[in-house]
Amino acid sequence: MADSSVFGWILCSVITLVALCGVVLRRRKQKGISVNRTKTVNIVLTNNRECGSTEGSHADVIIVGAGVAGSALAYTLGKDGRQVHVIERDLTEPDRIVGEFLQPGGYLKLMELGLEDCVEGIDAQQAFGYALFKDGKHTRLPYPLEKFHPDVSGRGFHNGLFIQRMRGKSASLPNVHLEQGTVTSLLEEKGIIRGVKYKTKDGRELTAFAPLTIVCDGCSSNLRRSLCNPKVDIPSYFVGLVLENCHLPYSNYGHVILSDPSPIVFYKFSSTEVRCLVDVPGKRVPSIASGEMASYLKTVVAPQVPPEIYDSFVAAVNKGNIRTMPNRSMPASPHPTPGALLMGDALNMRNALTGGGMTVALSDIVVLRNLLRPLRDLNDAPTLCKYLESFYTLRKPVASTINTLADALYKVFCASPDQARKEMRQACFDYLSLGGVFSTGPISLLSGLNPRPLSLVLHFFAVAIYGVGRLLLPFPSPKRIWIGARLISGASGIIFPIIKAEGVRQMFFPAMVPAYYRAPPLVK
Ligand SMILES: Cc1cc2nc3c(=O)[nH]c(=O)nc-3n(C[C@H](O)[C@H](O)[C@H](O)COP(=O)(O)OP(=O)(O)OC[C@H]3O[C@@H](n4cnc5c(N)ncnc54)[C@H](O)[C@@H]3O)c2cc1C
Repeated sequence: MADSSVFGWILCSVITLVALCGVVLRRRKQKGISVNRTKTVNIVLTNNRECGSTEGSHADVIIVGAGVAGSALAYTLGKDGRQVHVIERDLTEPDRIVGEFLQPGGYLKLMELGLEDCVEGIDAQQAFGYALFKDGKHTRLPYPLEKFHPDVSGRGFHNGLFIQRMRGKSASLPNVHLEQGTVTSLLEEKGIIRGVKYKTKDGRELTAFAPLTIVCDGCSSNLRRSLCNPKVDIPSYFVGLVLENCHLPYSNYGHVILSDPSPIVFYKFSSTEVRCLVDVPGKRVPSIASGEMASYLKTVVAPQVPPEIYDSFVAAVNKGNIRTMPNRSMPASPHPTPGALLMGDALNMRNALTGGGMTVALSDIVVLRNLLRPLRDLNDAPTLCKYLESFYTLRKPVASTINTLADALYKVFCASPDQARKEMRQACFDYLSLGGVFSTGPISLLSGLNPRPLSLVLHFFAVAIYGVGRLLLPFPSPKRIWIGARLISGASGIIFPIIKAEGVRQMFFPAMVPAYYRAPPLVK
């Protein structure tokens, strides 16, 4: 009896002690203080205010850059319970001419991430497809949206407003710390990235540590050099104008003009403004300061825009708010590195003509989120790195379809003195004008609603064969046969190098890549 009462007392004491410890630990966690995770790092930061000011801060994930990819990723990982430390060079509202048109496939990804409200309250304009113009003719290519939620459509908006909404949403999570600072280098130890060195707004040099650093520092990334083999191609520049109170021939449609020497794009990006992006091929653009650019826009470009837009176009040129941005392409070629990962434009870029960059970035975030979800502990960097190699394969079918289409379509849409290229361009316009599967197929690819690599290749060669067929009918002459042969070889010459750079196996047969099997079956 005495023995059992002693045992009872001991049991009661242990339970009380465990309960007390639980209460204390929970309170400490609520205050933002947690147990040390490594010997070298003293404070695990969970609270926004404490996180920024501490040398050697430690989180689960560091995100470099809070643009489209970084801010969406911060919210996603934060919502999954990770301690996220985001370091962004400039937290004021970005003002730039990129990322202003989100394809419906990108909107679907926003919905998957719970970020769709970030296009609300920013005067975003819905878009239901494209209108294509060539030599005075035009055709309408609606998005096949019937099977989707009624909110799904393209969206035009001011990039800065969209990004601020995503930054705000991610920073509202208690475990996401968004800090202004410029990351100057990655901290590497024995081949493993342990964190970053960064400079705060007030000039202090700090370090931050995490088992995983995700670099999302955009198209001009300084940090990607050690993480990939960047081969950046700049085929042209986009010249941006804002047209005010302009009525597009098809309201709520993006407009693409197949002009000479290269395409012009228009889309509504607020209730009163239309964005115009004029592609200027080559390595340099006419000087804005000297007036050379205004003169180019008025004499070469203006006569090619639809008459309904002409006056607003010229007025926008006269107003003088002309901006330029290089149009970069870069296939993903990462060196899987323990402790680090690349995302967004830092990893991969494609021609901006089709407005696919944000859709690729958001799609990649969904892939990564699903991969990371089952993992609680990110500390074993080499194992994590091997596991995350599958990310670069799993993202491929969607990303490379959108990338390949963007780069190939740009080449097809550019004017050329070569007869075979001329035929291909015309065949493409006429093929898309056929309607039915001939327009819904390609537009499903472009919009990210159904981005399948095989479908892309089939439609691309269907356009080429359609072009050759028209050349050979009703009577094939030797000259026409010759042009047809060059058209096919030209089409192959456009698409195959792009596919090769994207990676044939990863794009078409991801299951043949060993890394594919490192992902849990549910993610594939
Ligand atoms: C002319 C043009 C038009 C485009 N139009 C479209 C379009 O209509 N639709 C579309 O989907 N895509 C478009 N794109 C592509 C799209 O803009 C990008 O794919 C997208 O912005 C990529 O997001 P990101 O987060 O990788 O880069 P960004 O959005 O550029 O974000 C990078 C962030 O990193 C920060 N940063 C950089 N260096 C550091 C550092 N050292 N330390 C801390 N922070 C740092 C930057 O301040 C920035 O906030 C266009 C591109 C161009 C060039």
